[in-house]
Amino acid sequence: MASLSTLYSSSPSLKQSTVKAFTSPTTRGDSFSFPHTSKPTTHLPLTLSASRADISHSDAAAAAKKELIKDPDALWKRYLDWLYQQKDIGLYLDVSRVGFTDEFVVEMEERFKSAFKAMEELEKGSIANPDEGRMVGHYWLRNSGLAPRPGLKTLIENTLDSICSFADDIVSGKIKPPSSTVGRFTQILSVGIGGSALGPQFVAEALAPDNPPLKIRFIDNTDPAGIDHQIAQLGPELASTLVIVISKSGGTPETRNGLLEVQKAFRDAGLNFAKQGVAITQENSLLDNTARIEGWLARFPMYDWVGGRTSVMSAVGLLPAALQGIDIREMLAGAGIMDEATRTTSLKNNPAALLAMCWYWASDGVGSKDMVILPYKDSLLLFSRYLQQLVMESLGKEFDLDGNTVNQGLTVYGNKGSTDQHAYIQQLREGVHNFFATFIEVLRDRPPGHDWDLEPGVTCGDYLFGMLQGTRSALYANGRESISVTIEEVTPRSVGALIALYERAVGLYASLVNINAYHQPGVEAGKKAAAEVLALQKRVLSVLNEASCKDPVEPLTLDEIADRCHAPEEIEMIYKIIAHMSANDRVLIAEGSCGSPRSVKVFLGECNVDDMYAQ
Ligand SMILES: O=P(O)(O)OC[C@H]1O[C@](O)(CO)[C@@H](O)[C@@H]1O
Repeated sequence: MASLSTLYSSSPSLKQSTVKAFTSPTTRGDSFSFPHTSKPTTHLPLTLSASRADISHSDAAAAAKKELIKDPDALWKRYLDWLYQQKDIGLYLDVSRVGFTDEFVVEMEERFKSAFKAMEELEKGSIANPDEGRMVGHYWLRNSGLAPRPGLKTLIENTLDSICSFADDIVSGKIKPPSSTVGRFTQILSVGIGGSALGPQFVAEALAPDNPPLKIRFIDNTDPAGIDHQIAQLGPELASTLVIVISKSGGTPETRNGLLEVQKAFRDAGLNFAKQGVAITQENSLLDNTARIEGWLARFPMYDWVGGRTSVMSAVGLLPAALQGIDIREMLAGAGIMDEATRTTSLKNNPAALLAMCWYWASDGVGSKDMVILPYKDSLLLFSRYLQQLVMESLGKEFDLDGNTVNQGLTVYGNKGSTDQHAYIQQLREGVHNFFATFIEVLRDRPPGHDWDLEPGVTCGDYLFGMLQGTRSALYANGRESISVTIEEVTPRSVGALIALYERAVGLYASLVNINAYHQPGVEAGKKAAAEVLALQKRVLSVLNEASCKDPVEPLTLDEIADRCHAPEEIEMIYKIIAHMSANDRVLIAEGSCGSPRSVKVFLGECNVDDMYAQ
């Protein structure tokens, strides 16, 4: 595609033989290398976090906090005093049911000065993610004029144009699947995980029309049964499925596995994957190289300066959305309006700052209370799941920017109202008081012309409204704080604005508690440990293979396997590996059963003379 090749015109041409392909079959040595690495952080002595130590919840403030205002007149006045409105979006923010005091606001206003300054610097292209030495530019995606270099501005604009024209060509049938009898693409299979899935999933659930031009499904895990399910559901429509593989790094194992599984399904069905595959990734990543070498239908760029969890307004979220007939320019416009609204340094007039202030107040600036997100609208169901990554991966940090141990974070969970009324609201109202709620209210119940009274003067939507207001009041009456975000309708514009609102709130809150919101060093430990487990599995297989090639076959006990793997301290893990392989018919148990580890003797069903498992 001309526009795409222009985007990649600066790519140095790589010799095919030197390029490691994302889809290469696993080979010794590098097969389970997990690509993310993080720079070591300086561990300074444990000190009390600055965030907790010097923002004060003075005794008076804390006492006032316990005494939420109950007088209806005073509450109405507080409501009016603090109500924020963004008229161009049709978005309202009500923080009146959070009990912050005037004294606290004054203190926070002071602290926000540096948070606003840091945000301004970030938008100008400072290295806002110091550990990874990266700029943080998701705000430029909706206002390319802010990008610190002209080249970036052009890149953003060209990518957007190429997304729109590619989507038009797919939807109109100008670009056709090679083997489908239907003559046009009908389905999207999106393969990606974390930020490379959650945004597209949220947007699809919120905004896709009932009969989109292409329907979307997701593979967002390395669960083989889950993958089989998605592929089985596509059935013969695999021939008219556009597969979009999304990975910023281009080397995330779960995504690579999903791709390999999908490619196998294409081979089994006699289809040419490359003609139906699209990659969204950073230039020259393993995925990018694979897509280029194999001649996939299209490639779209991800940028170094956009984090996975803030990537929904890049090709990651925009391409799938456009293919479903969602107006992506409206989404960007909504986000842009909210970005502008959240640039003001007047705390009271900045909805993101108000949110951050409330989070700080409610959770004592140390995450002492959880954030429960309650959208009263089915289509916003996935907002809490989306926010879980945005908030928790950004704020859940061990060290602050000065190297102090702070173990920061804010726990996010939620589902939807009024469904949750019949699940966990009981505990929220009466049980352990470890949360604050955020109600997401949508004024428009359903499109005009469809409403009817199911009782005199009362519609189905009135019930939903009543449940929201009732729950808000009931929680408050029992001393539980809540924030309410109201939008008039669920539209691309309002969804874009909601996303932008929370992105900014997270960034500001991170400044308040002095942490880096834009890296995720904590996820490396789990990835590294997973890689070690898989490396151990190969050693176990190699040891078993050698014993199974003997004549007669030599079944081994767990102790013998651990010994021969030179990993006696890993015997429990070896047992788990054997149990897992046995459950999947990959080893034979000569004696005992997996339920009684001590009695187990194991060998392989097949002997491989070349020992393909040996490192
Ligand atoms: O887009 P990628 O590089 O495949 O990463 C997926 C996700 O993995 C993470 O890096 C965490 O493991 C997230 O930050 C990211 O959204």
